[in-house]
Amino acid sequence: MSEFDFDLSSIQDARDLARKGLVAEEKLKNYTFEEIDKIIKAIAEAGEAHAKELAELAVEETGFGKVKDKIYKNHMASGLLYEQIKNEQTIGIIAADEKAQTLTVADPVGLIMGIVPSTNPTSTVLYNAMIAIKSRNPIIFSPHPKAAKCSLRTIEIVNDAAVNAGAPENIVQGLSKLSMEATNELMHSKEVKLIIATGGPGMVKAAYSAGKPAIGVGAGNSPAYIERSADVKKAVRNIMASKTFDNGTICASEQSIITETCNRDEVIRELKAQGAYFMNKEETDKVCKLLFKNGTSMNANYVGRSAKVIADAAHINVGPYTRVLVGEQFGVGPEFPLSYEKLTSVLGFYTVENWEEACDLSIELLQNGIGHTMSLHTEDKEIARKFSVKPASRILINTGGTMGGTGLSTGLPIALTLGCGTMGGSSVSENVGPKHLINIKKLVYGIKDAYTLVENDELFKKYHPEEFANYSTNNCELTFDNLAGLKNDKLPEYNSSKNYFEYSTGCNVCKDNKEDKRPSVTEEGLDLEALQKMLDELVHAFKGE
Ligand SMILES: CC(=O)SCCNC(=O)CCNC(=O)[C@H](O)C(C)(C)COP(=O)(O)OP(=O)(O)OC[C@H]1O[C@@H](n2cnc3c(N)ncnc32)[C@H](O)[C@@H]1OP(=O)(O)O
Repeated sequence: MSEFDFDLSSIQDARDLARKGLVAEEKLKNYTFEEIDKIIKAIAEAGEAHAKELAELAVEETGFGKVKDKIYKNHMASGLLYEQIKNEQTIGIIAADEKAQTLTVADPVGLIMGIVPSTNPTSTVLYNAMIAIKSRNPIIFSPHPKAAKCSLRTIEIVNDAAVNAGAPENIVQGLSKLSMEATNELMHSKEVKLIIATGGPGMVKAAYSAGKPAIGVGAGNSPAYIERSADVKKAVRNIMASKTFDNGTICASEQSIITETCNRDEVIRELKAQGAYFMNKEETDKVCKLLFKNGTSMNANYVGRSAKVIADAAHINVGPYTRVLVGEQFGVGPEFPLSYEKLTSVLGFYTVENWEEACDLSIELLQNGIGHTMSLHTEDKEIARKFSVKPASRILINTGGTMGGTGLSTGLPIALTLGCGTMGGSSVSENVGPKHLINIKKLVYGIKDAYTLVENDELFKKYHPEEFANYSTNNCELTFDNLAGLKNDKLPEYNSSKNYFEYSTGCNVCKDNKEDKRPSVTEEGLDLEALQKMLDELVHAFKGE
């Protein structure tokens, strides 16, 4: 079979999935809260039941991360996520504002396409399927080619669980014939209404270029600043737990540590005590050659690997308990490759004089992962606030990046798609959840009389009266009430039998001229010129001239 034939069949596959997804969309949009709850509960239970199997598959297929932590990610994206979202209102009328007289109505966005990263290939499927269905949307996944088997197995498990719990057929599907053409076909298909792109920069960019709403996660490059007031032992413990979780594959995990001259030695001591190996310049260079292709882009062969695997590959002799490799850096940019995102068990290490320098350095580092996440370890609340202006959507205090950013150890919603805001080219800066997958509609009652709205607008009355008058000639009788109301002694009398106002100027104007919305000519034969004159008189009267 030629390459061209292959592309054609994968494109046909994408079209079939889109068509079936649309059928599911039509059915799912009528599901009730209870029906949806039953489905996502069943998915959560299936996710928990298969968490180990899927974790093992993912590690075997990709070589990234650790089975135990991937089991936890699957648990997080099923059981924990279910507990978090089960009571969330995502269907029909979800809020009412008595005072504003508005009802908020949630509608599904429709068929979603999800791009799955190779770093979280099973947990992202569980998580995106759960949040999509919670908002009554079917979803089609485009798995990463290097993790297709485990992603497709997860899709099968999730779809079976959902359908058994009453969901329409094909509520969760995946491209099985993988090609960039098929992914593109799906992205651009009219059936797909929204794309969630979690993955490498190329795919995220492609999603944004598909000409439809897309929620993309850009690259991260999270610095962790250990400020002088920090509890160093606790800070290092949090960083190490986060950095070693699934061998650093979560994009909110720390990529470098910033210390101050005054606590540098203590931080180094503590890092070493907790399993960090400090590489010398030569060792750092060797590791960087492995970690990066073309100087600064991640080499997938060393993503999500243990410190020992990387050290062995670089011929560095490290002890059996080494958890993380650390390389000191003196700047940001291609000459200092560890200043870029690594997603593995390696950290850059910086020393600054004070928090102002730490601020500047954080901003520089964040340029390579703008809008994503940074963390700060400090007991000084004022310093923490100063960092609130940094270009990161999550500024985490006294916690690990992985656990904090994904909402496991913080008050953030649990998520595996972390918005990066417009800074990072993303339409969302929050942790993505069901609320980002609904269209919000409003049922709105009138609470002000539209008829008298303009005349009762105090600010509008302050306008220059002449402008007011000119405006009036081209508008309806409402304006006459308004003008007349400006000077009480000029108030016109309403002649109800003839349905017109009798003005003291001698002009009479119809109240209800619905046809052209302009003051109409009355029985007295008032024309527009006369009308303007009358208005001028009223203005003069108002000004006391
Ligand atoms: C909360 C969180 O943790 S979310 C985590 C999300 N972040 C990430 O995944 C980190 C970003 N990921 C990356 O940078 C990369 O995916 C790495 C470094 C992990 C792995 O890199 P690689 O596998 O070498 O490259 P990459 O992921 O870009 O894709 C490899 C190829 O598959 C293609 N591909 C990726 N996804 C798809 C897809 N869904 N359909 C078709 N093709 C795809 C890419 O276009 C690329 O093709 P190319 O080689 O012709 O350019």
